[in-house]
Amino acid sequence: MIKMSKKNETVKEIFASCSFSSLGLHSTLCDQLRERLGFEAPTKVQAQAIPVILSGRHVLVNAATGTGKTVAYLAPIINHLQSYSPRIDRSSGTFALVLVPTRELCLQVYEILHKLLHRFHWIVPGYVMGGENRSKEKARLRKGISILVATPGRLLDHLKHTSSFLHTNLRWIIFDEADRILELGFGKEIEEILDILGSRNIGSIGEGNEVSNVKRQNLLLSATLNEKVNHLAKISLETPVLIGLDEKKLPEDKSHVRFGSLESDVKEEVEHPSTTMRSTTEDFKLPAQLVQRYVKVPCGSRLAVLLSILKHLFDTEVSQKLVVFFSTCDAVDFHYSLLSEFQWSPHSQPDMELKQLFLRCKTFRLHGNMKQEDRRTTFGAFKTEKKALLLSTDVAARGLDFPKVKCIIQYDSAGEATEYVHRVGRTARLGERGDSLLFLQPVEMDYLQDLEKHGVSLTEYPLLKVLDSFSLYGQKPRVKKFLTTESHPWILSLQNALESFIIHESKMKKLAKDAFCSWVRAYTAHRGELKRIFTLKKLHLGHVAKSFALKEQPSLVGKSFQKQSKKRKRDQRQKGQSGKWKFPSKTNAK
Ligand SMILES: Nc1ncnc2c1ncn2[C@@H]1O[C@H](COP(=O)(O)OP(=O)(O)OP(=O)(O)O)[C@@H](O)[C@H]1O
Repeated sequence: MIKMSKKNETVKEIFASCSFSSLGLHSTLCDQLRERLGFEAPTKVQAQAIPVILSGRHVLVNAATGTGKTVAYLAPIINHLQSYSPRIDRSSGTFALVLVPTRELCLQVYEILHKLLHRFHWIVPGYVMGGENRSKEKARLRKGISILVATPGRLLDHLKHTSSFLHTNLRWIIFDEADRILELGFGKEIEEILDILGSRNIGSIGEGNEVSNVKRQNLLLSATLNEKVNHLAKISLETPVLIGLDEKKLPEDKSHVRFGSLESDVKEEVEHPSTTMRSTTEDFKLPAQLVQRYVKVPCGSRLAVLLSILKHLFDTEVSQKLVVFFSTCDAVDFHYSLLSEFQWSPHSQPDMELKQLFLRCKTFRLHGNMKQEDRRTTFGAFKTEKKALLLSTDVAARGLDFPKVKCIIQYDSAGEATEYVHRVGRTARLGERGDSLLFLQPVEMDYLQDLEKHGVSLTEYPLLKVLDSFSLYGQKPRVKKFLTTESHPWILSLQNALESFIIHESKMKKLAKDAFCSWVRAYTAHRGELKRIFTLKKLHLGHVAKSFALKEQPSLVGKSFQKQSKKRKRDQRQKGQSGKWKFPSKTNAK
């Protein structure tokens, strides 16, 4: 009974008490929303944004993860386009452009668009993104795409080199996850795109140009907005309506002008990291029903604890769906192979050969170094699974809507509080229950205070209780005797089993070493205030190696790390990247 009323409360918090048609949407579109997507009523952010977007105003939307921002901007655009008389057709080119930071999000938005346009066959959806075949994209653009979803780099490529790409009728530009697009270092691309499309504000830095006479409407959306987005807002929005944030949160006009361009904004951050921290000390909007916890784990026991918690979660819930975030692609690959191959039976004596796969669930991996085809397959498959585990870098942190994910584990800290918010936002979507668990080492505990500054507070996960629940060789360890995680018999046995597994598998050993090296590099890449919390000097590299089940001395691993670091610096010099902040490519963190 209590559960029911809590659910009703959450529903009340998320949904508006009106209908889609009362917001001014055409009845056929309302039917599509109901029949194709199963949406009966609008969410609150949809109820606020749809009428404003229909009115033609520029809009800046700040709303929590999983509250329905995608349809909040797609529905009014489709509504306008379907009403044009005479009807638009492919030869009219592109009317709306949706810019997103990642390929998976590009596909996701395209899929929703595709469903919504089912009864409006004359409005053509399409996408262009990195990793896809350029010539095929060119051919699709030549035929004409009415609403185009794109990642910035590939879009700019087509704007420059695909002469048949018609965009003189462009009316809308939408920046979905606007802050992330800029954080990924796409600032310069965005400026060029705005310039080519003539969508830079007249009166802002640079000239508005006369490419088109069509009235423009630009929209910016994210669950977290920062100073860089304010700058983008300044150069791309005209007297915007703010949804979900106060006027006072936007800096004065003068402070926008402080940065010459979005690109220089990125550089500014490298040189004076504290500016970013200062600008993001407002509270973030997190789903109210999300239960956030942290677990304090000594470095050398991290791997064994991760595996134990995963086992506990999959053993206790029949339909468990989980995402674990790592800092680098190599770390994802190592843990993926480990979980796919590691066999251990804690019930049989060590000398008996009765082994079984430690974790029995479907495991997927996702990161930016994977082939596009594999990324696409993983993305699609994890969506439909009921019981599965996804190991990912931050490529899955933004915007992705995997149904029924119950728990998010941040095994490696996200660093920036914004990324923490987006990672946990993959669960507890649209009023659903959800849990999140953040791994912290004892020396990293100050990170909790950093999150507190943004109104994010976490409670402690009962780790020892969970470890005590496992039985080892047919017996439960006696609880009170073992007070620390690292001396817990379960952890000791598991760690031993992991280390002997790695030492006997040369492929695994190589993966573990690579993962160790890139993990250390990523750890040193924390910026600003976070550098104080995540300091490599505070860590014992031997313990870090243990967290990759490596018995080797750190000096052995250190050599190859130094070799890799030198190579990286050389590559950067050759590419002339030294002053430019591009975190993902430097650290294998895509
Ligand atoms: N009116 C609605 N009724 C029912 N479900 C909805 C409605 N609007 C959106 N949803 C569903 O809610 C989920 C979250 O929507 P969406 O991905 O647009 O959220 P978001 O605010 O963009 O999240 P994020 O900030 O993480 O990108 C999706 O599964 C979507 O299908």
